[in-house]
Order: sequence, then C-alpha cells, then structure tokens
Amino acid sequence: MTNIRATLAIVWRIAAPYFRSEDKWAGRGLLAAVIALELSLVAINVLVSQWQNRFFSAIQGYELDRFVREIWIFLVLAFTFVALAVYKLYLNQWLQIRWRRWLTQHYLAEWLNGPTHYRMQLKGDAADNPDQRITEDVKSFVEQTLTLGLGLLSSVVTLASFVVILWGLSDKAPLHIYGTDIVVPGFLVWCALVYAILGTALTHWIGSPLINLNFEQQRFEADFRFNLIRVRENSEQIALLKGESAERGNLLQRFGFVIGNWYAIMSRTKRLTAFTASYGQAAVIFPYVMVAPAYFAKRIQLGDMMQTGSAFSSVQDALSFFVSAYRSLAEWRSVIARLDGFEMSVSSVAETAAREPTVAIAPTSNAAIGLEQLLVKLPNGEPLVAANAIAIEPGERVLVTGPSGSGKSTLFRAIAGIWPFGTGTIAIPENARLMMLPQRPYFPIGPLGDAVIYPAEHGVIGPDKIAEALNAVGMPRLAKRLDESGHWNRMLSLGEQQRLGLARALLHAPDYLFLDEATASLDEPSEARLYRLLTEKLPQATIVSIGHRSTLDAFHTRKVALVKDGAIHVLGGAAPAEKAPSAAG
Ligand SMILES: Nc1ncnc2c1ncn2[C@@H]1O[C@H](COP(=O)(O)OP(=O)(O)OP(=O)(O)O)[C@@H](O)[C@H]1O
Repeated sequence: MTNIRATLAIVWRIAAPYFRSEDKWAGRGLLAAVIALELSLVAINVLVSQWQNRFFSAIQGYELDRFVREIWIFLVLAFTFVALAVYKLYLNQWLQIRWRRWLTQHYLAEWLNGPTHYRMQLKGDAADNPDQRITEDVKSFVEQTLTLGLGLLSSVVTLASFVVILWGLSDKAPLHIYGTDIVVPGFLVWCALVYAILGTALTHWIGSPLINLNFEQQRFEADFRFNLIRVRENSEQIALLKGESAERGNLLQRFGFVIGNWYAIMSRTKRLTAFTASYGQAAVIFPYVMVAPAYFAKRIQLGDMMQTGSAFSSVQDALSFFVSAYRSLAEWRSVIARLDGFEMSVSSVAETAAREPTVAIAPTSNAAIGLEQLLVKLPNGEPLVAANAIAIEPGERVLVTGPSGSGKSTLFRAIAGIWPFGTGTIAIPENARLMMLPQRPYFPIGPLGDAVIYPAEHGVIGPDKIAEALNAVGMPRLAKRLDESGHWNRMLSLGEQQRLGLARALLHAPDYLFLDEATASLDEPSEARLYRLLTEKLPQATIVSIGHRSTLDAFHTRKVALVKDGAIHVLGGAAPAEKAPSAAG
C-alpha cells in the first residue's frame, strides 16, 4: 500500500506540472473531453445491456415487431458508440502529443541547464542513458498514464453501473439449488466480486516479478545499444588496434544479458498468460451456470439470462482491470522509476551545488582572473590541485605546465565553472567572455560554417568572416565548403580540427582564451604560425595555455607549473618564472 502511494506520489510529481504549464488550458480541455467521452461509452454499454434483455426476450416470445424495433435501437446505439470511440481515441492522441512535447522540452531544459548534463555524468548515478529517458520513457509515460488512468476510471464507473444491474437481476433470479430458493441479496454481485478479487490476488502473486524483469530488460537493451554506439563512434581506433574480436566478445556478452533476462520474462509471462487465459475462459461460462437453475425452473426469461451474462462480464472486466492491465502496470512502474531517477539526478546536481562546499565562481570588478584558496578535488572527494593568490592579468600570455595527470585540464574545467568538486574561489571579471579550446574540439554534425562558429547560431557570423578565419588558420580549401554538411570530427584530421578550433576562437574573439593542448597535433612551425596569428588578431585577449612542448615557451610571457606537494599538485609552487618575448619565433 505504501508502495502504491509512493508510486502515485511520483506520478503526480511528474504529471501535474504539465497541467499547470502555459499549455494548461489545452491540456485540461482535452483531458476533460477524453474523460467525458470515456464516461459516455460506459453509459452506452449500460444501454446496450438493457437492450440485450429486451432483444432476447423478444426472440424468446417470437415477437417480430419488437425484434425489428430493437434492431433500429441497436443501430442508433452502435452508431453513437462508434462516433464516441473514434473521437475518444483521436482526442487522446492529441493530448498525448501535446503532453509529450511539453515534457520533452521540460526535460531537455533541465538536462541542458548549464553544465548539469556534464555533472550528472561525473556523478555517475541512476540516470544512465539520459537519451532513453528523454525519448522512450517520456513517450511511454504519457501513453501509459493516460491508458491506465482512463482504464481505471472507466472500470470504476462500469463497476458501479453494472453492480446495480446485477443486484437487480440477483433479486429476479435467486440462488436456486435443488428446488429451493436461497435468498442472498445481490448474490451475483458477490460472486463477481469474489471471482475478480481471487483473480487479481493470484495474478499479482504470479506476475509481480515481471516488474523488476521489465526494468532490467530496458536497462540491458539500453546498455547494449550504448555500447554499439561507442563502437560506431570509435570505429577507426578499433580497426587500427584490430579490436574487433574484443568488441564482438564484449557486445555479445552484453547481448547475453538481454537474452538471459528475456528468457526469464518469457517463462514468467507463460505462467501469467496460462492463468489469465484460463481465468478469462472460465468467466465466459460462470454467470450462466449461476443463473441456469433459475432459468430452467422458468423463474427468469432468456433476456434476463443473457443480460446477466454480459453484466457479469462487465463487472468482472472492471474488477479484473488489474488482471488484464498487469503487464502494462509493470512496465509503467519501470518507466516511472526511470523518470524519477532522472529527475532525482538533475535535482541532486543542483542540491550538491547548494549543500556541499563547491568551487565558487565569483564575478569581480577587478580586471584579472584570481584563484583564491582554491582546492580542486576529484568526484570522490580526493584533493587534486591547489592554487592560492594566483592572478592572471589582462593581456597576459600564461603557460601552465605540469606532469601528466597532475590536474591541469581539471583546473581549466573548474575555471570554466563546470567542475564543482572542491573549495575556494575563482574570481572572474564581470562580463568577461571566456573560451576553452580542448585538444579535440567538438563540431556538431551539419554545415561546416555552422560547425566552425558553434555555439553561435547560423547566420550570426557572416560567411565572409568565416572564410577569412579559415584562410588565416591555413584551411583555404575548407573556406569554399561552408555550406557542405558533414560529420567534421570524423572527416578531418586532428590537426585540421585544431586549426578549425583556432578559427572558432578568432571568430568569437573572447577576452580570455584557454588552450588545453589545443595545438598539440600540429607540427611545430604550424603551431608557431598559429600562436603568432592569435597574438596578432586577438591583441587584447588573455591567453592561458596548457602544453608539454618547450617550443611553446616563446609565445608566453609567464610560465606557471603544477608542482607536487605531498598528495596534491600546487599551481605556481616552486616553479621558476621564465620570461620570454611575446609572439617571437
Ligand atoms: N571525471 C573524472 N572522474 C574521476 N577522476 C577524474 C575525472 N576526470 C579527471 N580525473 C582524474 O583527475 C586527474 C587529473 O586529470 P587531468 O585531465 O586534469 O590531468 P592533466 O594534468 O590535464 O593530464 P594530461 O597532461 O595527461 O592531459 C587524473 O588522475 C584523472 O584520472
């Protein structure tokens, strides 16, 4: 019971915001219309049940006129039923797509809210495969919530209406055993109740492991798909290392989990189906057996008997809603658990930032970037890099050095404001524009012009300027292909990608440019040419580089090293500051 209440609370938390959103009137209107149509369908079913009684009584009495009149009534009922059913489905689908659009936009906004997507990955918690949450899970949630919610409503109303009918029929056809009437008020209702409750309890007992099995199935499928995507993305590396057989083994092992779990689902579903099918079949004959003694004793007419059969099956259907909806309920709960995990993960990122001490990014009116009492940590809390009283003055060219793995890139991540783990303050001049260039720049798939100016939107920077920047970084060939679409990370060499990265920096002209081994794949003369270009085109910009090559010294005015001090590295420790002429070489 607590479980059900907890699940419903989660459903409310996920579902309610849409009905309070800017689309609330459309959402509420459609929901109200769908509910009204659902209730009207129940009313039609009640009318059909009464019609059935009259129809079969007319047949039994050989009354042709009544028979023909009932046919006409049936046609009207049937036509109304079809019209209501069609619009119920149509409006339901309309509501689904509007609700799904809103939820998808909402989740995308939460996931891509600043560096949340990156921090969720760093924390490595329940929200594995956010792509699945935002695609399949949102879709299933909307679909199944409506199907199950409306199904439940319809069942309750059907139950109430048909219990009344069945109660009346019980009075007409009392329990008649061996020639004596046993008066149990509403005995047909009690029979239907006992039958359905027994069925529901047994179904829960047989089917409950399916909830977990379905959850696991989705996880294994997503895992398998994710690993296939990784192979596709790294196919060159895998081919070069001849890693195909290792990949095949790994993929087959993951697919093995999909298969293993599927067998478990099959065997459990087999047992469940054997039970639900037998249960359904028995329900066809059960009510007739119950009223047969009264019928053969000529206490009731054929019409009453037929109406009892259909009313019993309506009550039974309504009560055994959980029996037939069991599989969907199990899947629905898995979907809810995953969406809940996603929401929890998003809010835990925000909560961690609010609760635990994190690296504070403080806007300052000073012109310099300042690192104060900074201690950058790993996600597990281990300290990594310390820096105190370090200032990077405007226009400086600073080279950060240090052994591999000492935390240089992580320090840049902290300055960029995406790495929260740690304490201390990073003061960033107000309104200063920072840009990070990594060793492997990211290019969205699409026209080259858009890929170069990313994250600026299409058209914000004109094609002439882009072509000029590409010429300047030594890529005149590409300057002619700005409209060509492609997967540029795959089509260009790493050195070429780094040139494009520098073209991006020239076009955005940031106040602070951080280069994390951003020219490491270029030959030394090209690297020298590009550094000279940066100095020439971005004379006001402060440049901070990470690099291992000694040739970089010539393009920087100050060198700061990460020096080992016990378990951590300290920025600007005991490193000798070297002065070098700017833009030489
Ligand atoms: N997301 C992460 N989770 C756990 N540890 C991490 C994570 N990112 C980085 N680290 C660890 O932090 C340490 C510093 O990594 P970082 O990339 O900052 O080093 P670096 O000085 O830039 O190295 P290199 O010169 O080799 O590029 C490494 O030991 C790395 O394993």
